[in-house]
Amino acid sequence: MADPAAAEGKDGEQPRGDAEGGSSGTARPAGSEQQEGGTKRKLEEQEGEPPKKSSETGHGQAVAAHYNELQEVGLEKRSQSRIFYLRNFNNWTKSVLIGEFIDRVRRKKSDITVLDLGCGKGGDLLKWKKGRIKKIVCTDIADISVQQCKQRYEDMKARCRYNERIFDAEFIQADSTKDLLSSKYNDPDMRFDICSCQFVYHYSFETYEQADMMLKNACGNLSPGGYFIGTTPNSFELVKRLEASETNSFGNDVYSVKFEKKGEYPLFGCKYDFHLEEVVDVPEFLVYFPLLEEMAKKHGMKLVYKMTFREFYEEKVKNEEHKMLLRRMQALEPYSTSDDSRLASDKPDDYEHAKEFIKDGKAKLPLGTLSKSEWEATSIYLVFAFEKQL
Ligand SMILES: C[S@@+](CC[C@H](N)C(=O)[O-])C[C@H]1O[C@@H](n2cnc3c(N)ncnc32)[C@H](O)[C@@H]1O
Repeated sequence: MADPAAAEGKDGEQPRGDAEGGSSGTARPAGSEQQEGGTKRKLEEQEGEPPKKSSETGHGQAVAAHYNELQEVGLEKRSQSRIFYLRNFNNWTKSVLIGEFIDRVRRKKSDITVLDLGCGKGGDLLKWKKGRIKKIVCTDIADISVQQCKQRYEDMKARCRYNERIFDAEFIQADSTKDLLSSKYNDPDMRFDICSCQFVYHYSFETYEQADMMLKNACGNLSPGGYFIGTTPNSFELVKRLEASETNSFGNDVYSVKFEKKGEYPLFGCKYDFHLEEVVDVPEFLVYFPLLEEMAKKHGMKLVYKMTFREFYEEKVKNEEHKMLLRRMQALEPYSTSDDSRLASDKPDDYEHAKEFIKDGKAKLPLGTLSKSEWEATSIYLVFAFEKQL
Protein backbone atom coordinates (compact mmCIF):
# COMPACT_ATOMS: atom_id res chain seq x y z
CA MET A 1 0.00 0.00 0.00
CA ALA A 2 1.14 3.40 -0.48
CA ASP A 3 3.18 3.43 2.61
CA PRO A 4 0.73 2.77 5.30
CA ALA A 5 3.47 1.43 7.16
CA ALA A 6 4.50 4.43 8.24
CA ALA A 7 7.68 3.01 8.12
CA GLU A 8 9.05 4.39 4.97
CA GLY A 9 11.86 6.52 6.13
CA LYS A 10 11.38 5.98 9.79
CA ASP A 11 12.22 3.58 12.52
CA GLY A 12 9.43 4.60 14.77
CA GLU A 13 11.26 3.51 17.81
CA GLN A 14 13.21 6.69 17.93
CA PRO A 15 13.85 7.88 21.44
CA ARG A 16 11.36 10.44 22.55
CA GLY A 17 11.91 12.97 25.20
CA ASP A 18 8.43 13.84 26.38
CA ALA A 19 6.51 11.86 28.90
CA GLU A 20 2.99 12.58 27.78
CA GLY A 21 2.51 9.39 25.88
CA GLY A 22 -1.10 9.31 26.81
CA SER A 23 -1.98 5.67 26.78
CA SER A 24 -3.12 5.31 30.31
CA GLY A 25 -6.36 4.12 28.84
CA THR A 26 -7.10 3.36 25.23
CA ALA A 27 -10.14 3.98 23.15
CA ARG A 28 -10.78 2.62 19.70
CA PRO A 29 -12.88 4.71 17.38
CA ALA A 30 -16.20 3.18 16.53
CA GLY A 31 -17.61 2.94 13.07
CA SER A 32 -15.10 0.65 11.49
CA GLU A 33 -16.17 -2.71 12.79
CA GLN A 34 -14.81 -5.54 10.74
CA GLN A 35 -16.55 -8.75 9.99
CA GLU A 36 -15.51 -11.27 7.49
CA GLY A 37 -18.18 -12.28 5.08
CA GLY A 38 -19.93 -10.92 2.13
CA THR A 39 -17.19 -11.60 -0.36
CA LYS A 40 -17.23 -15.27 -1.05
CA ARG A 41 -15.37 -15.97 -4.20
CA LYS A 42 -14.70 -19.19 -5.96
CA LEU A 43 -11.32 -20.59 -5.16
CA GLU A 44 -9.78 -21.49 -8.42
CA GLU A 45 -6.38 -21.09 -9.94
CA GLN A 46 -6.25 -18.43 -12.55
CA GLU A 47 -3.59 -18.90 -15.14
CA GLY A 48 -2.25 -15.69 -16.56
CA GLU A 49 0.25 -14.79 -19.23
CA PRO A 50 3.79 -16.10 -18.73
CA PRO A 51 5.64 -13.74 -16.41
CA LYS A 52 7.37 -10.84 -18.09
CA LYS A 53 10.62 -9.28 -16.92
CA SER A 54 9.99 -6.55 -14.39
CA SER A 55 11.45 -3.96 -16.71
CA GLU A 56 8.77 -4.81 -19.27
CA THR A 57 5.77 -4.19 -17.07
CA GLY A 58 4.33 -0.82 -16.30
CA HIS A 59 3.11 -1.72 -12.85
CA GLY A 60 6.46 -2.91 -11.45
CA GLN A 61 8.12 0.20 -12.85
CA ALA A 62 5.43 2.48 -11.46
CA VAL A 63 5.74 0.95 -7.98
CA ALA A 64 9.54 1.21 -8.03
CA ALA A 65 9.40 4.81 -9.29
CA HIS A 66 6.86 5.76 -6.65
CA TYR A 67 8.85 4.35 -3.76
CA ASN A 68 12.14 5.63 -5.13
CA GLU A 69 10.70 9.13 -5.22
CA LEU A 70 9.45 9.12 -1.63
CA GLN A 71 11.62 11.47 0.34
CA GLU A 72 13.11 10.53 3.66
CA VAL A 73 11.48 12.83 6.16
CA GLY A 74 13.19 14.12 9.28
CA LEU A 75 11.88 13.55 12.77
CA GLU A 76 10.61 17.11 13.18
CA LYS A 77 8.60 17.10 9.96
CA ARG A 78 7.27 13.64 10.73
CA SER A 79 5.96 14.77 14.08
CA GLN A 80 3.93 17.50 12.34
CA SER A 81 2.31 15.04 9.99
CA ARG A 82 -1.48 14.65 10.05
CA ILE A 83 -0.93 10.91 10.18
CA PHE A 84 1.87 10.93 12.74
CA TYR A 85 -0.02 8.63 15.13
CA LEU A 86 -1.30 6.38 12.38
CA ARG A 87 2.24 5.85 11.14
CA ASN A 88 3.44 5.15 14.66
CA PHE A 89 0.54 2.80 15.31
CA ASN A 90 1.34 0.79 12.17
CA ASN A 91 4.95 0.74 13.20
CA TRP A 92 4.02 -0.50 16.66
CA THR A 93 2.02 -3.32 15.06
CA LYS A 94 5.07 -4.37 13.04
CA SER A 95 7.34 -4.13 16.09
CA VAL A 96 5.11 -6.38 18.15
CA LEU A 97 4.70 -8.89 15.32
CA ILE A 98 8.42 -9.02 14.58
CA GLY A 99 9.25 -9.27 18.29
CA GLU A 100 6.82 -12.16 18.76
CA PHE A 101 8.33 -14.23 15.97
CA ILE A 102 11.91 -13.49 16.95
CA ASP A 103 10.99 -14.80 20.41
CA ARG A 104 9.40 -17.92 18.93
CA VAL A 105 12.51 -18.71 16.87
CA ARG A 106 14.86 -17.88 19.74
CA ARG A 107 13.27 -20.61 21.85
CA LYS A 108 14.69 -23.05 19.29
CA LYS A 109 17.98 -21.42 18.24
CA SER A 110 20.12 -18.37 18.91
CA ASP A 111 21.48 -17.40 15.47
CA ILE A 112 18.51 -15.95 13.61
CA THR A 113 18.55 -15.15 9.89
CA VAL A 114 15.92 -12.93 8.27
CA LEU A 115 14.69 -12.02 4.80
CA ASP A 116 13.07 -8.56 4.70
CA LEU A 117 11.05 -8.80 1.50
CA GLY A 118 10.09 -5.33 0.30
CA CYS A 119 12.38 -3.70 2.87
CA GLY A 120 11.81 -0.18 1.56
CA LYS A 121 14.24 2.33 3.02
CA GLY A 122 14.96 0.08 5.98
CA GLY A 123 12.24 1.20 8.36
CA ASP A 124 12.49 -2.07 10.26
CA LEU A 125 16.28 -2.28 10.66
CA LEU A 126 16.16 -1.06 14.24
CA LYS A 127 13.60 -3.71 15.10
CA TRP A 128 15.96 -6.40 13.82
CA LYS A 129 18.82 -4.86 15.79
CA LYS A 130 16.72 -4.97 18.93
CA GLY A 131 15.91 -8.58 18.15
CA ARG A 132 19.66 -9.36 18.07
CA ILE A 133 19.44 -11.32 14.83
CA LYS A 134 22.56 -12.69 13.17
CA LYS A 135 21.99 -11.84 9.53
CA ILE A 136 19.49 -10.12 7.26
CA VAL A 137 18.92 -10.01 3.52
CA CYS A 138 17.06 -6.85 2.55
CA THR A 139 15.43 -6.78 -0.85
CA ASP A 140 13.15 -4.39 -2.71
CA ILE A 141 12.13 -3.57 -6.27
CA ALA A 142 13.04 0.12 -5.80
CA ASP A 143 16.79 0.54 -6.27
CA ILE A 144 17.06 3.92 -4.52
CA SER A 145 15.18 2.53 -1.53
CA VAL A 146 17.61 -0.39 -1.38
CA GLN A 147 20.56 2.04 -1.47
CA GLN A 148 18.99 4.12 1.30
CA CYS A 149 18.36 0.98 3.32
CA LYS A 150 22.00 -0.01 2.93
CA GLN A 151 23.15 3.46 3.92
CA ARG A 152 20.93 3.34 6.96
CA TYR A 153 22.44 0.02 7.96
CA GLU A 154 25.96 1.41 7.48
CA ASP A 155 25.07 4.42 9.64
CA MET A 156 23.65 2.17 12.34
CA LYS A 157 26.78 0.07 12.23
CA ALA A 158 29.02 3.13 12.47
CA ARG A 159 27.06 4.30 15.53
CA CYS A 160 27.54 0.99 17.33
CA ARG A 161 29.46 1.26 20.54
CA TYR A 162 32.63 -0.73 21.12
CA ASN A 163 31.74 -4.40 21.45
CA GLU A 164 28.12 -3.77 20.46
CA ARG A 165 26.88 -6.42 18.11
CA ILE A 166 25.06 -5.71 14.89
CA PHE A 167 23.79 -8.23 12.39
CA ASP A 168 25.41 -8.84 9.01
CA ALA A 169 23.44 -7.61 6.05
CA GLU A 170 23.09 -8.16 2.33
CA PHE A 171 21.12 -5.92 -0.05
CA ILE A 172 19.43 -6.97 -3.25
CA GLN A 173 17.41 -4.98 -5.75
CA ALA A 174 14.90 -7.32 -7.39
CA ASP A 175 11.28 -7.66 -8.37
CA SER A 176 10.22 -10.45 -6.04
CA THR A 177 7.18 -11.19 -8.17
CA LYS A 178 9.37 -11.99 -11.18
CA ASP A 179 12.95 -12.72 -10.09
CA LEU A 180 14.07 -15.78 -8.16
CA LEU A 181 15.85 -14.38 -5.11
CA SER A 182 17.69 -17.59 -4.26
CA SER A 183 19.86 -17.15 -7.35
CA LYS A 184 20.99 -13.76 -6.01
CA TYR A 185 22.07 -14.57 -2.44
CA ASN A 186 25.82 -14.51 -1.69
CA ASP A 187 25.36 -17.96 -0.19
CA PRO A 188 23.33 -20.12 -2.59
CA ASP A 189 22.34 -22.37 0.35
CA MET A 190 21.01 -19.46 2.39
CA ARG A 191 18.31 -20.47 4.88
CA PHE A 192 16.07 -18.05 6.77
CA ASP A 193 14.24 -18.35 10.07
CA ILE A 194 11.88 -15.47 9.31
CA CYS A 195 10.67 -13.81 6.13
CA SER A 196 9.08 -10.47 6.95
CA CYS A 197 6.90 -8.93 4.25
CA GLN A 198 5.46 -5.71 5.63
CA PHE A 199 2.85 -3.91 3.53
CA VAL A 200 4.18 -5.51 0.35
CA TYR A 201 2.51 -8.79 -0.53
CA HIS A 202 -0.54 -7.16 -2.17
CA TYR A 203 1.62 -5.84 -5.02
CA SER A 204 2.09 -9.41 -6.15
CA PHE A 205 -1.59 -10.22 -6.66
CA GLU A 206 -1.59 -8.87 -10.19
CA THR A 207 -1.37 -12.40 -11.63
CA TYR A 208 -1.23 -15.93 -10.20
CA GLU A 209 2.36 -16.30 -11.43
CA GLN A 210 3.50 -13.16 -9.64
CA ALA A 211 1.73 -14.01 -6.39
CA ASP A 212 3.19 -17.51 -6.53
CA MET A 213 6.71 -16.24 -7.27
CA MET A 214 6.58 -13.88 -4.31
CA LEU A 215 5.46 -16.77 -2.13
CA LYS A 216 8.27 -18.92 -3.47
CA ASN A 217 10.74 -16.16 -2.62
CA ALA A 218 9.20 -15.69 0.82
CA CYS A 219 8.96 -19.35 1.79
CA GLY A 220 11.28 -21.35 -0.47
CA ASN A 221 14.41 -20.72 1.61
CA LEU A 222 12.81 -20.87 5.05
CA SER A 223 14.14 -23.52 7.41
CA PRO A 224 11.55 -25.99 8.70
CA GLY A 225 9.82 -24.28 11.61
CA GLY A 226 10.61 -20.86 10.09
CA TYR A 227 7.99 -18.14 9.73
CA PHE A 228 6.55 -15.99 6.97
CA ILE A 229 5.03 -12.92 8.64
CA GLY A 230 3.49 -9.77 7.25
CA THR A 231 0.86 -7.10 6.98
CA THR A 232 -1.48 -6.53 4.05
CA PRO A 233 -4.88 -4.96 3.35
CA ASN A 234 -7.87 -7.08 4.32
CA SER A 235 -9.92 -7.74 1.18
CA PHE A 236 -13.07 -8.40 3.23
CA GLU A 237 -12.82 -4.96 4.77
CA LEU A 238 -12.04 -3.22 1.49
CA VAL A 239 -14.96 -4.86 -0.31
CA LYS A 240 -17.31 -4.28 2.61
CA ARG A 241 -16.53 -0.56 2.59
CA LEU A 242 -16.79 -0.41 -1.18
CA GLU A 243 -20.17 -2.12 -1.18
CA ALA A 244 -21.40 0.30 1.47
CA SER A 245 -20.36 3.27 -0.65
CA GLU A 246 -22.60 4.83 -3.29
CA THR A 247 -19.68 5.25 -5.66
CA ASN A 248 -16.62 3.22 -6.65
CA SER A 249 -14.58 4.78 -3.90
CA PHE A 250 -14.54 5.40 -0.18
CA GLY A 251 -12.35 7.03 2.40
CA ASN A 252 -12.00 10.18 4.45
CA ASP A 253 -9.65 13.15 4.74
CA VAL A 254 -6.71 10.86 5.51
CA TYR A 255 -7.06 8.02 3.02
CA SER A 256 -9.07 7.01 -0.03
CA VAL A 257 -9.52 3.84 -2.04
CA LYS A 258 -10.89 3.78 -5.57
CA PHE A 259 -11.87 0.62 -7.40
CA GLU A 260 -12.45 0.39 -11.12
CA LYS A 261 -15.84 -1.19 -10.55
CA LYS A 262 -18.07 -2.71 -7.93
CA GLY A 263 -19.47 -6.23 -7.78
CA GLU A 264 -16.71 -8.06 -9.66
CA TYR A 265 -13.64 -9.04 -7.77
CA PRO A 266 -11.32 -11.27 -9.80
CA LEU A 267 -8.92 -13.37 -7.75
CA PHE A 268 -5.91 -11.74 -9.41
CA GLY A 269 -5.48 -8.32 -10.96
CA CYS A 270 -8.31 -6.78 -8.93
CA LYS A 271 -6.75 -3.35 -8.93
CA TYR A 272 -7.60 -0.35 -6.78
CA ASP A 273 -5.90 2.98 -6.23
CA PHE A 274 -4.88 3.67 -2.70
CA HIS A 275 -4.20 7.16 -1.55
CA LEU A 276 -2.85 8.05 1.85
CA GLU A 277 -2.35 11.60 3.10
CA GLU A 278 1.04 12.97 2.06
CA VAL A 279 1.72 9.95 -0.14
CA VAL A 280 1.26 9.68 -3.90
CA ASP A 281 -1.14 7.00 -5.13
CA VAL A 282 0.04 3.56 -6.14
CA PRO A 283 -2.23 0.91 -7.59
CA GLU A 284 -2.51 -2.20 -5.44
CA PHE A 285 -4.26 -5.54 -5.85
CA LEU A 286 -6.86 -7.22 -3.68
CA VAL A 287 -5.52 -10.25 -1.80
CA TYR A 288 -8.23 -12.78 -1.13
CA PHE A 289 -6.77 -14.31 2.02
CA PRO A 290 -8.28 -17.82 1.75
CA LEU A 291 -6.59 -18.07 -1.64
CA LEU A 292 -3.25 -16.95 -0.22
CA GLU A 293 -3.65 -19.61 2.47
CA GLU A 294 -4.27 -22.30 -0.16
CA MET A 295 -1.35 -21.14 -2.29
CA ALA A 296 0.94 -21.04 0.76
CA LYS A 297 0.17 -24.74 1.44
CA LYS A 298 1.81 -25.55 -1.86
CA HIS A 299 5.00 -24.02 -0.45
CA GLY A 300 4.79 -26.11 2.71
CA MET A 301 3.28 -23.32 4.83
CA LYS A 302 0.63 -23.63 7.52
CA LEU A 303 -1.27 -20.62 8.84
CA VAL A 304 -0.34 -19.72 12.42
CA TYR A 305 -2.79 -16.85 12.57
CA LYS A 306 -4.45 -14.08 10.65
CA MET A 307 -5.78 -11.12 12.63
CA THR A 308 -7.18 -7.76 11.67
CA PHE A 309 -5.17 -4.84 13.06
CA ARG A 310 -7.98 -4.30 15.50
CA GLU A 311 -7.91 -7.90 16.75
CA PHE A 312 -4.11 -7.80 16.93
CA TYR A 313 -4.13 -4.56 18.87
CA GLU A 314 -6.79 -5.77 21.31
CA GLU A 315 -4.89 -8.99 21.92
CA LYS A 316 -1.40 -7.54 22.22
CA VAL A 317 -2.24 -4.49 24.30
CA LYS A 318 -3.14 -6.81 27.17
CA ASN A 319 0.59 -7.32 27.59
CA GLU A 320 2.22 -4.60 29.74
CA GLU A 321 5.41 -4.52 27.65
CA HIS A 322 3.47 -3.95 24.45
CA LYS A 323 1.42 -1.29 26.15
CA MET A 324 4.59 0.48 27.25
CA LEU A 325 5.90 0.27 23.70
CA LEU A 326 2.71 1.96 22.46
CA ARG A 327 3.63 4.83 24.69
CA ARG A 328 7.30 4.95 23.78
CA MET A 329 6.50 4.88 20.09
CA GLN A 330 3.75 7.49 20.49
CA ALA A 331 1.47 5.08 18.72
CA LEU A 332 -1.66 6.63 20.20
CA GLU A 333 -2.62 10.26 20.45
CA PRO A 334 -2.97 11.68 23.96
CA TYR A 335 -6.52 12.97 24.24
CA SER A 336 -7.83 15.08 27.07
CA THR A 337 -10.70 17.50 27.07
CA SER A 338 -8.57 20.51 27.97
CA ASP A 339 -6.93 21.56 24.70
CA ASP A 340 -8.46 20.53 21.38
CA SER A 341 -6.15 22.77 19.37
CA ARG A 342 -3.23 20.39 19.76
CA LEU A 343 -5.06 17.40 18.32
CA ALA A 344 -3.99 15.86 15.02
CA SER A 345 -7.43 16.32 13.53
CA ASP A 346 -9.34 19.58 13.75
CA LYS A 347 -12.66 17.82 13.11
CA PRO A 348 -14.42 17.49 16.49
CA ASP A 349 -16.27 14.37 15.25
CA ASP A 350 -12.96 12.60 14.95
CA TYR A 351 -12.79 12.28 18.74
CA GLU A 352 -16.43 11.49 19.58
CA HIS A 353 -15.44 7.95 20.60
CA ALA A 354 -12.86 9.32 23.04
CA LYS A 355 -15.34 11.80 24.52
CA GLU A 356 -17.82 8.99 24.97
CA PHE A 357 -15.18 6.81 26.62
CA ILE A 358 -14.23 9.38 29.24
CA LYS A 359 -17.60 10.95 29.90
CA ASP A 360 -18.27 9.09 33.15
CA GLY A 361 -15.01 10.55 34.51
CA LYS A 362 -13.55 7.16 35.38
CA ALA A 363 -10.86 6.99 32.67
CA LYS A 364 -7.40 8.27 33.49
CA LEU A 365 -6.41 11.23 31.30
CA PRO A 366 -4.88 11.75 28.86
CA LEU A 367 -6.51 8.91 27.00
CA GLY A 368 -4.54 7.17 24.23
CA THR A 369 -6.50 7.00 21.02
CA LEU A 370 -6.45 7.61 17.27
CA SER A 371 -8.63 10.08 15.43
CA LYS A 372 -11.55 8.32 13.73
CA SER A 373 -10.10 9.08 10.28
CA GLU A 374 -6.75 7.52 11.13
CA TRP A 375 -8.41 4.51 12.72
CA GLU A 376 -10.49 3.97 9.58
CA ALA A 377 -7.30 4.00 7.53
CA THR A 378 -5.31 1.60 9.70
CA SER A 379 -8.19 -0.81 10.35
CA ILE A 380 -8.11 -1.84 6.68
CA TYR A 381 -5.12 -4.02 7.41
CA LEU A 382 -4.48 -7.48 8.72
CA VAL A 383 -1.51 -9.27 10.21
CA PHE A 384 -0.58 -12.78 9.12
CA ALA A 385 1.89 -15.47 10.10
CA PHE A 386 2.65 -18.82 8.46
CA GLU A 387 4.99 -21.57 9.64
CA LYS A 388 7.08 -23.78 7.40
CA GLN A 389 6.21 -27.41 7.96
CA LEU A 390 8.90 -29.93 8.88
C1 LIG B 1 4.62 0.31 1.83
S1 LIG B 1 6.26 0.00 1.43
C2 LIG B 1 6.76 -0.95 2.81
C3 LIG B 1 8.22 -0.91 3.08
C4 LIG B 1 8.66 -1.70 4.32
N1 LIG B 1 8.33 -3.08 4.25
C5 LIG B 1 8.07 -1.10 5.57
O1 LIG B 1 7.16 -1.66 6.16
O2 LIG B 1 8.55 -0.04 5.93
C6 LIG B 1 6.10 -1.22 0.15
C7 LIG B 1 7.44 -1.66 -0.42
O3 LIG B 1 7.21 -2.78 -1.28
C8 LIG B 1 8.13 -2.68 -2.35
N2 LIG B 1 7.67 -3.50 -3.46
C9 LIG B 1 6.55 -3.35 -4.19
N3 LIG B 1 6.48 -4.29 -5.15
C10 LIG B 1 7.59 -5.06 -5.02
C11 LIG B 1 8.10 -6.18 -5.74
N4 LIG B 1 7.46 -6.66 -6.78
N5 LIG B 1 9.27 -6.74 -5.34
C12 LIG B 1 9.93 -6.22 -4.28
N6 LIG B 1 9.50 -5.14 -3.57
C13 LIG B 1 8.35 -4.57 -3.94
C14 LIG B 1 8.11 -1.18 -2.64
O4 LIG B 1 9.19 -0.77 -3.44
C15 LIG B 1 8.11 -0.59 -1.24
O5 LIG B 1 9.41 -0.38 -0.76
